[in-house]
Amino acid sequence: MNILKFGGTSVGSVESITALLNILAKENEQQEKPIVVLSAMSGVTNLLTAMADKAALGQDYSEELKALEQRHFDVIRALLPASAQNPVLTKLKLYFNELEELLQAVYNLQELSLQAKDLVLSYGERCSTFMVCHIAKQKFPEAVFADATQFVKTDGNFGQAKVNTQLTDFLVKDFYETNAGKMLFVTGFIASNDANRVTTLGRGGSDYTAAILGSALNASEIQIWTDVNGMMTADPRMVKKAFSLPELSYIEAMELSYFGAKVIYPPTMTPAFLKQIPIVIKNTFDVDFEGTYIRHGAKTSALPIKGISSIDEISIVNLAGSGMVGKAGFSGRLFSLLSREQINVVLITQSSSEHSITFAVKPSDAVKAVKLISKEFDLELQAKKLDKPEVENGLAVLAIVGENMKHTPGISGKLFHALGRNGVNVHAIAQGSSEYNISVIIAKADLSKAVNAVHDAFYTSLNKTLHIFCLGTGNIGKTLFKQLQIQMPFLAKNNDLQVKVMGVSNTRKMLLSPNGIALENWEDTLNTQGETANLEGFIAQMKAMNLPNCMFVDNTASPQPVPFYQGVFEASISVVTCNKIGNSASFAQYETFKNTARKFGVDFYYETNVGAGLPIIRTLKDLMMSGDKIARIEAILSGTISYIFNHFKGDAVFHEIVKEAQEKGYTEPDPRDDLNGKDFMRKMLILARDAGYAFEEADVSIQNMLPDACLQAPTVEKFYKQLELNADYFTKLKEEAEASKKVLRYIGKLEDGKASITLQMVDENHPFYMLSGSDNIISFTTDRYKERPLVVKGPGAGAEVTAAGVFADIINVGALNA
Ligand SMILES: NC(=O)C1=CN([C@@H]2O[C@H](COP(=O)(O)OP(=O)(O)OC[C@H]3O[C@@H](n4cnc5c(N)ncnc54)[C@H](O)[C@@H]3O)[C@@H](O)[C@H]2O)C=CC1
Ligand SMILES: N[C@@H](CC=O)C(=O)O
Ligand code: NA
Repeated sequence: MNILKFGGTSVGSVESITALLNILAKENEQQEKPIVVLSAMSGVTNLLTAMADKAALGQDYSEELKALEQRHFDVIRALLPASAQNPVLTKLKLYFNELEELLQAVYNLQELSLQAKDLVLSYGERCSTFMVCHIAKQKFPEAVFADATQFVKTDGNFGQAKVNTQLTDFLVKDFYETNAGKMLFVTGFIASNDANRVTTLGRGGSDYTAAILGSALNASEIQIWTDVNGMMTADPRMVKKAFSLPELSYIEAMELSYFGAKVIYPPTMTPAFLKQIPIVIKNTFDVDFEGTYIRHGAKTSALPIKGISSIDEISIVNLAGSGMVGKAGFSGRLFSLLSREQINVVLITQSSSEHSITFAVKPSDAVKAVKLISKEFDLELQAKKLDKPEVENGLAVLAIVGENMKHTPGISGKLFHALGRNGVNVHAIAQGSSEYNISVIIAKADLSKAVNAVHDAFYTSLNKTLHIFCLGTGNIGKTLFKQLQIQMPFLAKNNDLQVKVMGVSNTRKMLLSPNGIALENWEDTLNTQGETANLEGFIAQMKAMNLPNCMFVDNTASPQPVPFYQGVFEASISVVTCNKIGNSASFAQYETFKNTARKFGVDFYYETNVGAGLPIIRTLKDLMMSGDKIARIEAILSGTISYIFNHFKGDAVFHEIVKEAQEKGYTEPDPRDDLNGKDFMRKMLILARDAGYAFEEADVSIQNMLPDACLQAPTVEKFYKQLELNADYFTKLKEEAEASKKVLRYIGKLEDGKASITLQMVDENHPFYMLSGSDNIISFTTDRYKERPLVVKGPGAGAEVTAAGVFADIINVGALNA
């Protein structure tokens, strides 16, 4: 025989009751009739509580009472033929009259005892169960209404009564046998004490009723019908990627539901566990969902954790002082005090020195706990053996749960890595001695980010999401979006990775979207839905979204974003940039960026600052980290100038080739920055700094290759004009080189603590002779690469290769987040 328990939403409306009847029709095909346990209609228990509170305060509650009655009557009229309505309406009317008298008594006394409250609440289950039972009778004539106060017996702890299992088992069996062959509709949640006063089993107690009956009658299965797809890996309102768990052990289900997953009431597990009766959580509104099974011998999946649960409102109380050291009875006294006063302690941590104890409670209990402690430990406080208890508010608990954790090393490492990378500060940690659960206390504001980050870290078979906020939609920014769009399906399939653009801005417009911006039509969306660009606002909104695996991508050529980097790092957001201005301003700033990123556990990636997508920064970093010593760096690092010299041959005209380089996307937005050596200087400066030199701009000497008039051109247009006017100067340079069978090369060098950029003519024996297109080349001569240097060569400018370099940086930051 199966027990089927339906929650409030399943009896909350005409539609849901119709769905319930269909489920019962199917169940009725089984050999034995099921037992049906029902909750009050959704929202009714809260409403009854509110009415009772109002009555106790001498306030009017009659409107609510009328509405409540009406809600039940409407259902009866909708689901029963007129001829069958009367007896049901009459019985419910009696219930409502009793309830009204009771509330009137509370009103008169202006006092609401726990006992009276339990009685008030009992009408929720009584009304719903009686009503549904009689509606069901139309289809199942053997339906019988059963008030659980007849056979579920408890102590007199009103509000949260404890079940007398032996007596209850006996009475339940007796009732069941007396009603053999019937389909019983039992009120959930309510019971009675020895004196036959109505008690309740605590919020969510209908689940418990189902388990008590299941255990007494050795049911084959306890089905909990609710409005969600079973237990999930995390709260689906918080984690979009959360998915339903097919199977759990009782302990896992207990741990998960204890911390937040409100799908099942935790005490339900005990009777089922003791009798090894499977519990299955099903969805009334999605009957095709197979359900989450909670049972013995549940398969431990390959995943090390089953789920992540959380409580979003918690306070912690810190107790410290020498009075605790070695005092065996201290924590006993403390926690029995709290339990006596019905303060539910969610989690406890104690330092190994026994010098401090931290425990977590509901915020409303924190002040009460401090008062109680101050009273109980008055002597210790006066003698300064105990410090004044401290309360921290605005906190949340995140817990990872799974039986498999015990056998898998590195679980807590993974948890703390995910939290640390995302700038989530941990206030307290507790690991259940069972190792089924690791709980951390964090700021409430970080909870959603933390749960998502941890979910991404553990469920690696799901696509991990990188959230990016991009500045700049020019040459590079645009190309990056195109590449991302094309590559996305591949990344999802082969790398379990999803890159979501959450925000984008150029100088005109900005747009941030909590759902991400679709890349197929980002430009239209930005133009039509974007607001006026405002860098400060963009950054503030990005921080406020507080997303996991978050990156700020600066694809501008502007100094404006740079002062914001610091605050971005401090918000634990990594920075990826092709903009060289940040790293080539003052050394102090460069150093601060590096230190801040390190301090906040995030990355600062700028591979494209030197040689576009070519692996130059990375190579230098690898050499340095592995202890190699850089003796000399020689390099051609201006793609633009390289292109010009590679094409300035024969009859070619200098300024036309410069134009070509600009059109091909090799130049800086302002091509004067390339030709006057500034862009190259920035690259040399960044390389020198990464190689360990505290260089400033003036430490890189530049041999200028332009006539003064070109250098001083006030606009780009006038610059081109000057290049044209100085055609002879460039032609002469070219002819001189050609006459000696040489080529022109603009070469940077870093050696003996000196950096320079010079215009040279090199012959065919020079390693930099053979170049084409926008090629960059760099040779590192080091302790280990002494005889023959390590050389990196290839296209060093252009939108495709640069955007690809930015893309790779994004992926690399993401990989470290794993
Ligand atoms: N072209 C190349 O081969 C390489 C370029 N780079 C770097 O890439 C960066 C971008 O270059 P391009 O895309 O060619 O420039 P671009 O001029 O085509 O685009 C710059 C974009 O930045 C936006 N922008 C500027 N200031 C802004 C602000 N304060 N807030 C928001 N948006 C702002 C502009 O609206 C524009 O969308 C430059 O820093 C350049 O040095 C790096 C390596 C190679
Ligand atoms: N304008 C630059 C592009 C790369 O940084 C160049 O020409 O090298
Ligand atoms: Na590079």
